[in-house]
Amino acid sequence: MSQLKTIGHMADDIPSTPGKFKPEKSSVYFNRIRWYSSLSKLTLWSFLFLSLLLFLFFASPRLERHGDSFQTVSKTATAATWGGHDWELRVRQSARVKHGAHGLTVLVTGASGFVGTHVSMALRRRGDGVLGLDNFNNYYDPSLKRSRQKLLERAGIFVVEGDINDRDLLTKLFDVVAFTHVMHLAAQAGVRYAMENPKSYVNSNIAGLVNLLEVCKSANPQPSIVWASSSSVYGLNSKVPFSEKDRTDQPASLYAATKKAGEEITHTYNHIYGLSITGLRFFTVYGPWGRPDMAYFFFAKDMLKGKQIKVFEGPNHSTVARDFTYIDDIVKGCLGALDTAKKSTGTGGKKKGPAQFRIFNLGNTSPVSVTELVSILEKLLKVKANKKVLPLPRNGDVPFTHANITLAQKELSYKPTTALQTGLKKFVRWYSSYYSDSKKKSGSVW
Ligand SMILES: O=C(O)[C@H]1O[C@H](OP(=O)(O)OP(=O)(O)OC[C@H]2O[C@@H](n3ccc(=O)[nH]c3=O)[C@H](O)[C@@H]2O)[C@H](O)[C@@H](O)[C@@H]1O
Repeated sequence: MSQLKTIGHMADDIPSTPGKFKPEKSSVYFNRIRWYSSLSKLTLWSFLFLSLLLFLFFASPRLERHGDSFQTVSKTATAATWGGHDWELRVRQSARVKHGAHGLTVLVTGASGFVGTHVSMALRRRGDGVLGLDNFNNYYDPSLKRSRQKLLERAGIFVVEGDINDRDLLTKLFDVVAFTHVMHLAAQAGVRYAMENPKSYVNSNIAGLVNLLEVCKSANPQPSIVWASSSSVYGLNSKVPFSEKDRTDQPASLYAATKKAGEEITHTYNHIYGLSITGLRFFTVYGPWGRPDMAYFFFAKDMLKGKQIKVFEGPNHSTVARDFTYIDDIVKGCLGALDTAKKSTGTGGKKKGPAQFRIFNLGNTSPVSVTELVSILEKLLKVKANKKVLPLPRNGDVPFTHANITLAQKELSYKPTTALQTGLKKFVRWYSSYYSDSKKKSGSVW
């Protein structure tokens, strides 16, 4: 306070025309000493204040600009670096159509994810141009995502490291490449984790989706979009098998609610901007290179370690069942959706006519109980499971799923052919190979 007063005095004493002011020598001398001492104190305080500001800036979670929104960047997410001549060259090369009749140029979001990797590889195998995008977050072991990325790179697919919420990045990608299609698979997956980290679902499955649609609607030409919805949207629906016409207004988890919201949001963008959009409701997809957060995966891991596994059962000891769908069947469904997607009708963010809007179930049409899943794994892994049977927790799980796939069969020529036993055999073979020497053998099971 005293300093502030001194400064205030000083300011009052300084005449507006300094040249005319002639104070006595001694008073000028003492005033100057006082002034210098106050000035050094002021400098010291300013320095301390600035240091505090700098400390707070570097110690606080970083905020990065993402288009016109700010988003906290997770400590574990790698800072995305993109742009520059070499980067653009890699983007162009990866997205260039190589050969084949299809000639699609596809941006695959979530490319280093389970389904993303398989779809990207399948597209590349038939000669389509593929560019991947992935933020490599740590929802599950990022080293598995990095191994998948290596596979993709070996196949000539560049995976851009970045987030679907980064509007500048998405805009840049569409400036560099005229994508004909977007295969949108980036999402916060997992039914039960939604209770632990609800924001992550809103950030990826709603905010990220809207950001992507915003960029797609303004792109010229607009791409056709195929994206991953989920069987979980059927929620408490008890009419089996689940048909696309059944009600989906009773989600049992926040995850399901964000996927349902995605279906409504995509409808809006189709309606207003003429974007061609196809939503695919995946039914519990499993297989090699799968997600470690899914039951078949961590059951195998825990069974091999002799650890106890929790097997859920429904009311009155009823079985809990899933329409487990093998990854190769899902990939065929995804490619079928891309190949039959009509062009978007808008330009420059304006609709020119009605555009295609579709939703399909992609399931296996033969549900299997979790108990049976465990028995198959026991045979394949040659170990006895240490099971603990527990009532289905109230954390978003539904007791059963069962897909009616008539529509996908008709429109996408979708025809699943892999029984759970066969698919799990392939999963177990991959699992043993990958984890016996994950570094050396990561590419050997393709
Ligand atoms: O079909 C879908 O749309 C969803 O499929 C899976 O969700 P979920 O079917 O619940 O798959 P898991 O988490 O692998 O669970 C499979 C079954 O095992 C049961 N389970 C799970 C965990 C556990 O410890 N014990 C157990 O018995 C579950 O109740 C469920 O019936 C995926 O995790 C979701 O991302 C996806 O959207």
